[in-house]
Amino acid sequence: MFNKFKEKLGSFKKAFSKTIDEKAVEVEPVIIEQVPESEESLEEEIEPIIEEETIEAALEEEIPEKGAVPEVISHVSVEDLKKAEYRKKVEDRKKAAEKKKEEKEEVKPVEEKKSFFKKLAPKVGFTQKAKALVFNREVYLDEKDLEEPLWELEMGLLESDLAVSVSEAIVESVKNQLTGTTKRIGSNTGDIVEEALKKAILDVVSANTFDFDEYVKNRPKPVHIVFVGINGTGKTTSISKMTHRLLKLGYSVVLAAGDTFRAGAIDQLGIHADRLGVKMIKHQAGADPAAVIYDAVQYAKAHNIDFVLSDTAGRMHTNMNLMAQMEKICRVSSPDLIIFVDEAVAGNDAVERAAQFNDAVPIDGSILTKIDADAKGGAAISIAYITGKPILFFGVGQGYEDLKKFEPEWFVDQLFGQS
Ligand SMILES: Nc1nc2c(ncn2[C@@H]2O[C@H](COP(=O)(O)OP(=O)(O)OP(=O)(O)O)[C@@H](O)[C@H]2O)c(=O)[nH]1
Repeated sequence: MFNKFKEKLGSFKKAFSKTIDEKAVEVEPVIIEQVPESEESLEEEIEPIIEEETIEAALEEEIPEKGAVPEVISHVSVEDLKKAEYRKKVEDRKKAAEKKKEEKEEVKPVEEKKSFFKKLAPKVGFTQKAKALVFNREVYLDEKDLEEPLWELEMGLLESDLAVSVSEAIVESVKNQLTGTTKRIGSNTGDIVEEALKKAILDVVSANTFDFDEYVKNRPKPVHIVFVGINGTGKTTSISKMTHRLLKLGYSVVLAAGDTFRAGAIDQLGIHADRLGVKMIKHQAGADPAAVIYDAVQYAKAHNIDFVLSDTAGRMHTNMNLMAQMEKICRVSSPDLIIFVDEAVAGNDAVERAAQFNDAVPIDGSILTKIDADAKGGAAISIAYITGKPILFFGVGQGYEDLKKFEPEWFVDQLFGQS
């Protein structure tokens, strides 16, 4: 999910890591807490913890001259380690390793370094050395240091379909988080930037969120929800998914076939109503949608139905007549919620449309569909920010179950996660 977003942010992370590596200074060496008492325990303690990554880090360093004591020794606490004994073991093992290496046939330079460290490093306390190398660095960044990486970030965000104002807000937040304070660097310099970016995005998408379930639970029944948006974005499908969800929660639902404009729209909703076992109120094709919706609300009131979900015709936000009609539908039926539905893959277009629909009615929140079609993520971040109204649900497929309640933390995890 959101693979393009992850891809776009790669160059920012790279630029940022480079800046950190250039500016970071080493601070006090690590204090080693646990030292193996015997040769056997030394083996046990250290051997299993060699990781490719730490070996790569060590490869940046020169292989010590033959006979020289590896630099790590200078970081090791003498008192705790019984240094003399330890150093001797190190020397012996190093000699043995070098002897073995000489006996081997010719190997490529990198392989040679790797095998050297694989054999030697563990025996000189490689894990401790890695800690001294990576955990004991600090960096202080000022605005100038971040100019280039932040430029990369802004480009990455814009290419991920974030609206300009949202990208700027996120860049500003990342800048404020990273400049002017001394940061300790962990094993991965990219972590610092990822944390800052996650927080910036989380702040944006968490603004104005509200709990849909809590909200509808506490509303007088019937709760009336109207779905609006342009053609083909997934309104009808989202209504059927929402119906399924509400039925599962124990509510009763009636549908209003308010899309009297598109041929086949009434039948399409009718099929879902039959499958889900709910009543659908309909008029003839071409009838006044406000009248259909009015009837559905009356039906719900008369039959103690908990929810009325009203479909409406898809309309372009640029079509003034249809937008005026939608405004009338919403005014006459005074719904509890007006939900804007658009597809996440539409990127900036979806953001623009959300803003226009919000101006016209206004909307109470959005459902973003087709998240499963590898959306870039920008629309989801931008729509909430631009409209000031929350994302309520994601459509993540075509089945009834494929409606995911929007949770900011879950969303940010998806943006940065492995999936
Ligand atoms: N992959 C995927 N497809 C979806 C999702 N939501 C809807 N669709 C598909 O998008 C297409 C259009 O969905 P509809 O529900 O008919 O869209 P609509 O907004 O009601 O369309 P109009 O009635 O023309 O306004 C259908 O093929 C749906 O199956 C989703 O979350 N993921």
